[in-house]
Amino acid sequence: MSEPLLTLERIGKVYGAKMALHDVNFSLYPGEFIALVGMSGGGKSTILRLIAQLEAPTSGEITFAQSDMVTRVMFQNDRLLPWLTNVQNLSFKSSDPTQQARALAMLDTIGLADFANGYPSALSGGQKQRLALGRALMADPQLLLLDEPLGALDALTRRKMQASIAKICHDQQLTTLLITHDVEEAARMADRVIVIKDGTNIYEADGAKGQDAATIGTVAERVLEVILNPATPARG
Ligand SMILES: Nc1ncnc2c1ncn2[C@@H]1O[C@H](COP(=O)(O)OP(=O)(O)OP(=O)(O)O)[C@@H](O)[C@H]1O
Repeated sequence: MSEPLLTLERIGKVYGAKMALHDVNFSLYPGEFIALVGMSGGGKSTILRLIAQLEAPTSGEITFAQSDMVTRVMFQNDRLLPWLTNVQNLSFKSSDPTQQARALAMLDTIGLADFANGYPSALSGGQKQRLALGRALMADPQLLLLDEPLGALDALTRRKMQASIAKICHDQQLTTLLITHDVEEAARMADRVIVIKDGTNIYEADGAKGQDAATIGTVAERVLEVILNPATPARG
């Protein structure tokens, strides 16, 4: 296997009297799509903030394959700029023709080629999330962090977006870390699923990305069982 893009070793994070994380250990490999799942308050978002270097761990070490790694985060709230057109949200109004051409090509990749000159307010929830993904991808990130990006979408749109995001990440060979409460979403989208509970990674299993519904269901059931019963072996 290739060298990891990043490795978390014995990571701890304390906020005042609250120990949010203790002893988190895992690596993320180039081109891999991993999902962190677990109940609310388990520490998933804290791990994401540490990997994004928005905060530092209290203990332990995160090793990055390179110091100047380009990382982008996509949140549940799309954070689009409503006063810019959709294509300008990708090009940031750059007058550079190369950047403009890239923005148009990206709209095509995310299936919004017909919406270039409209505004985000006229897009559906799923379209807004695709535009937010396109904006993150414009930076050519080596690492994409997805923090519950589909949490606000209705069930059908969410399902479509799972397939569309997984495909875009796969086609671009992006290294991706997804945070979700939804075990089926994790099983469907990820190569590897890691369960975070009470501030530590208690279990990991191969995901069922691109596989049939029965396999996705089996992985999701197993992961759910582990989340509900922590006294389970550490590898599925
Ligand atoms: N800035 C902070 N100050 C104090 N406590 C915090 C802070 N950030 C997180 N915590 C605490 O750390 C624990 C882990 O929080 P975190 O948001 O990482 O969990 P999570 O698994 O992402 O939850 P959710 O799924 O609800 O987003 C929680 O008990 C939370 O209250």
